[in-house]
Amino acid sequence: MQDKDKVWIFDTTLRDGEQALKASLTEDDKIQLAHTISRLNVDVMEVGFPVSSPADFRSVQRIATEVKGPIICGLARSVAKDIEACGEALRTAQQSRIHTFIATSPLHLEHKLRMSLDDATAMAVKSIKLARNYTDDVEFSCEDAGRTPHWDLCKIVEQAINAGASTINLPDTVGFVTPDEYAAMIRHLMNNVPNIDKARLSVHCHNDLGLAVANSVAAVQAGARQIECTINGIGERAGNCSLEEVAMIMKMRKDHLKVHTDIKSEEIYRASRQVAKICNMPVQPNKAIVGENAFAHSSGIHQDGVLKAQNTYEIMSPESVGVPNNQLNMTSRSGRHVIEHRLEELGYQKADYDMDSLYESFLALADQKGTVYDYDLEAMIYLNQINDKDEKYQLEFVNSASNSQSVASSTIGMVIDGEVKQEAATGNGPVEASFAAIERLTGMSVEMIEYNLEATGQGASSLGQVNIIAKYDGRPYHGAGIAADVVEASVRAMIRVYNLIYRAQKVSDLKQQRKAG
Ligand SMILES: CC(=O)SCCNC(=O)CCNC(=O)[C@H](O)C(C)(C)COP(=O)(O)OP(=O)(O)OC[C@H]1O[C@@H](n2cnc3c(N)ncnc32)[C@H](O)[C@@H]1OP(=O)(O)O
Ligand SMILES: CC(C)C(=O)C(=O)O
Ligand SMILES: [Mg+2]
Repeated sequence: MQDKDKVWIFDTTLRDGEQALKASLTEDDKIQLAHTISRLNVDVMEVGFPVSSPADFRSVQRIATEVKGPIICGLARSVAKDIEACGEALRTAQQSRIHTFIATSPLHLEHKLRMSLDDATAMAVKSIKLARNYTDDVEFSCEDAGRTPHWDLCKIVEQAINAGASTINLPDTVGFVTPDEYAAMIRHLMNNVPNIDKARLSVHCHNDLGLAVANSVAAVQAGARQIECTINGIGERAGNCSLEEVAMIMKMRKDHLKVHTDIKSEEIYRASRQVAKICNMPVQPNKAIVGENAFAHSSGIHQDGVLKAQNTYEIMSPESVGVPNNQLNMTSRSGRHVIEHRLEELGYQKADYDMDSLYESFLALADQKGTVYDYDLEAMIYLNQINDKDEKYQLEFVNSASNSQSVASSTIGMVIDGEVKQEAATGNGPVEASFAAIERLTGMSVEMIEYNLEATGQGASSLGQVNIIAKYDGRPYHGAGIAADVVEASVRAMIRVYNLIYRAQKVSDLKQQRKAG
């Protein structure tokens, strides 16, 4: 029996999402992502446009052979050679779908296709019939449905269903419509296409006005039962409806919407990170569900609330979308409760410090550097003040050399405890060589967790800003450096890390002494 409250999730990350990338995905990238997407338990995954290039044909073919679970779908224009290529590429799939489309809006018909609606309808019908020779599962889309008169849509959709399409998709291709208009369009088709009960109604929304998710939800409320979407919302121009957002809306607001999906929400974060990395499309920090800040609390009142009851400021748990834990960032907007909580987690009791004076130092440091880390908190307890001026390690000079034909080398001069010392080393590049020289000078080696280089300023005169997270003895340390030369910026950031490690060691010694005494 059909579950009338289930909304099918049709993932098009590897088709519409891929269209928007600066560099196409390789066959291996696509296979890796296809496995990840199938772990989300999507119902359908559209994985390419087989006629578009031999490489896309091959990757659709490989995914059809290797990835089990969801229906594997390919896109084709209403053109015989596209449909034949699609049918052939999908031949080995356990379950396959051919998705064919033609534009229906007056604007696209007149200026792009240069044909009448009747001609487009005839092409669609012919293509759907051809596609049915390859599979029983054929989807038909009216491209730019959002700008197509409703009665025109009714005409072509009725014929598409008669020709054998079992899914009818009504895309808002250019992200133009508003939620109420889109819902009205869905209702119009449901009420006026005589054979509409023979097809599943699908929606495919673009985000040009930031309405892709809202429009998809409105369409579901009006009766649509498939949403086409992409992980992280990637796709043409401003992107597509975001999979993680609609999936969580349906999960969190089931009480109101009365529908559900089969998405395994715990897989969302992993999938998002992998798409961002492989597609080289970073996720904005404040992005709903998967952004770095989606479960981070930075202000004292919120942090206090979350510590008392998580749901005061979290409508879903981080674990429900696969994020390991929430984050309480310590900034100058934080209050005493979160500091006390963090110190308790680090094993301190109230008697170990004086909160009023600690809070004063905390605010001064937070105003100066933004985020305060665990090692800063501990240093505030054990050292009267944190003074960057008398740091153990100071940079004297960087002298690096690199060219495209030989290994890079670097000599670093540093003042260590008042004495100038220098060391040289080689590496794959000047930054690696410089880090190796610093390691020799300090006698300590760190594990690099993150290295980030950004240009600040404009054009060729911009400065290089380097942010590093490096681990020593199991604890992460954060260093930043800025300079006109990116190697020098990297060296400054790394020296900052070594100074923090030194300070943490001093704190640890004082801790031992206090314990012993
Ligand atoms: C809304 C969307 O996202 S649609 C999907 C968009 N994705 C892509 O375009 C990626 C894959 N595309 C491609 O690789 C190429 O565009 C191809 C292989 C499909 C076609 O390449 P070309 O033959 O060189 O044509 P080109 O892309 O320049 O122009 C598109 C042609 O298809 C026609 N066309 C566009 N949509 C359709 C359609 N649904 N059905 C039939 N013909 C169509 C256009 O009118 C134009 O025809 P013309 O050459 O007679 O003017
Ligand atoms: C091919 C169709 C479904 C599309 O991507 C669109 O109209 O945006
Ligand atoms: Mg699209």
